[in-house]
Amino acid sequence: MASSRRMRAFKRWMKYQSVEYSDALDLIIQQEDQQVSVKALCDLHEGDLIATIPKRSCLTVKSSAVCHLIEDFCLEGYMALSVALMFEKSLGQNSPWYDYLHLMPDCNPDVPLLWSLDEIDHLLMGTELHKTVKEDKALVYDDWKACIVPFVESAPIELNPEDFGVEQYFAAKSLISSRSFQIDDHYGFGMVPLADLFNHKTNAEDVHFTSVSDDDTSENIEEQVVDDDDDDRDGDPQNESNVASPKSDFNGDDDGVSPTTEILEMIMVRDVKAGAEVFNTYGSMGNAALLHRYGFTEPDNPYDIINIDLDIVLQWSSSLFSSRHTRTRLSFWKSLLHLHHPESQNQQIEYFEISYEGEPELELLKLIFIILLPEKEYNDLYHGVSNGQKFGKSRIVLGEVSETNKDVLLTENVRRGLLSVVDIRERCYGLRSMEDDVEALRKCCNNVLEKKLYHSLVLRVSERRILEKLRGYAGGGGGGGGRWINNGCNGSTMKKNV
Ligand SMILES: C[S@@+](CC[C@H](N)C(=O)[O-])C[C@H]1O[C@@H](n2cnc3c(N)ncnc32)[C@H](O)[C@@H]1O
Repeated sequence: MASSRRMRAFKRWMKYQSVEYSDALDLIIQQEDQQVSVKALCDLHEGDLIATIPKRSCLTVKSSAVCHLIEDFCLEGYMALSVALMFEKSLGQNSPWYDYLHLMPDCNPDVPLLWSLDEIDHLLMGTELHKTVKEDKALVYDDWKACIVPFVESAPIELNPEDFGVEQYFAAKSLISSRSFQIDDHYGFGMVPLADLFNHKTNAEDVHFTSVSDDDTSENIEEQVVDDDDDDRDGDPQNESNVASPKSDFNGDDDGVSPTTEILEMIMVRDVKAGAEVFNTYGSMGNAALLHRYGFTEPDNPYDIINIDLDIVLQWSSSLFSSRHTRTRLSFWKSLLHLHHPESQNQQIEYFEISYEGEPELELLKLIFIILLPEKEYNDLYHGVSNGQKFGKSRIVLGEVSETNKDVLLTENVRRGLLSVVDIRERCYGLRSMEDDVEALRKCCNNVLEKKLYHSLVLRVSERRILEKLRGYAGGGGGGGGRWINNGCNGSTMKKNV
């Protein structure tokens, strides 16, 4: 079978590259979807060293044969690694990584960056990823046009434009986002053979990936390089002193560091029984981040969150009050924010986070509270703040309230306001109700054909469950509030303030 041949060739390649791994590991390719996973052939124990990977066997910008071209052209970050990857692929069997690349899929089709616009609109509507992925697609295309095309055209060696086409670039980006690791300061980030065959499990990983240096110090590599938003425009500038000279093969190095003695280690951090899969962790991420970067989700992911856009709060406010009212209250909320958090002066707040438990960020409650303040209360508060007075009920509440006692802001009106904001957010998911989604998820299988549907449904359902919890919080589950129902702005009525 072709896949077992590729696996055998990869194993021979690892031997040649001095990538060593325990006999107790079984590298398995599933015929159905060609996904690789790692299983324990016998019991593994915490502390067992199960693999060592020389850093020079990793495919990075530094180790690629086009390192000097990439650096001369000042490509950085994801763009630089994509070029290195596309170049090595273009070499076919002449690439030192051929057998490794041959085992790797051509792209990761599960990563939404590779979904069609129709799929994105249909499957991700309303979710945290809908807008982001559409923007990603446009940005990645722009990067290709603005940087990759000129790179290929001006390269001093002949490069076949077909190997660096837009499809190849998107494919490389999907692989890098889902399979790259930060290695160290010298190599930066790159593709790490063997380590990238382990699947992820949230909060229950079995293995840790560690960098061991010459001086015997070790550093835990907790996460893969995951920040897909960190596109090359804002990547770290190259450290001049750390730039290796051009290399034509991947064995040599001449920047004073001796990577030949540097290895990456994989060490068990818990016992695993024979026959069980051995999992790594890609970090603590909610389902939106997992789907965005890796193309999968996990049911009941405790790192899930949902964001409520500021625009939604403003939309709700405008449905009750004049646009002038909304504008002045918004600008007052911003000035209070800057007063209490001077570090926020240069930050643009565009959304509010709702935790897995359905708890809104304090600032969302403050904003709703301020929008709903009756005119007199608001004027007192406004003048109190302007004059630097240290009294005034609302001022005291807004000044002293914190994440731990934010429930004091939950007046009846704020609760109602919050519920209306949730209604607007919920409408972003379109006509299909939560029950429809749960039912569709129940019927859908996480198989090759339905992967996109399955993971997008898990994302929709996880997000909507958080909105349900937020409803519970707003409806009374949040406790507190009594103090301000009696003393504060409870008397205000929600009517259009025109
Ligand atoms: C670093 S690779 C892991 C090895 C991969 N299975 C392979 O075939 O080479 C990361 C990719 O594996 C898949 N993956 C990893 N953990 C997973 C999980 N818990 N559930 C579903 N897919 C997972 C996703 O496609 C992800 O983008």
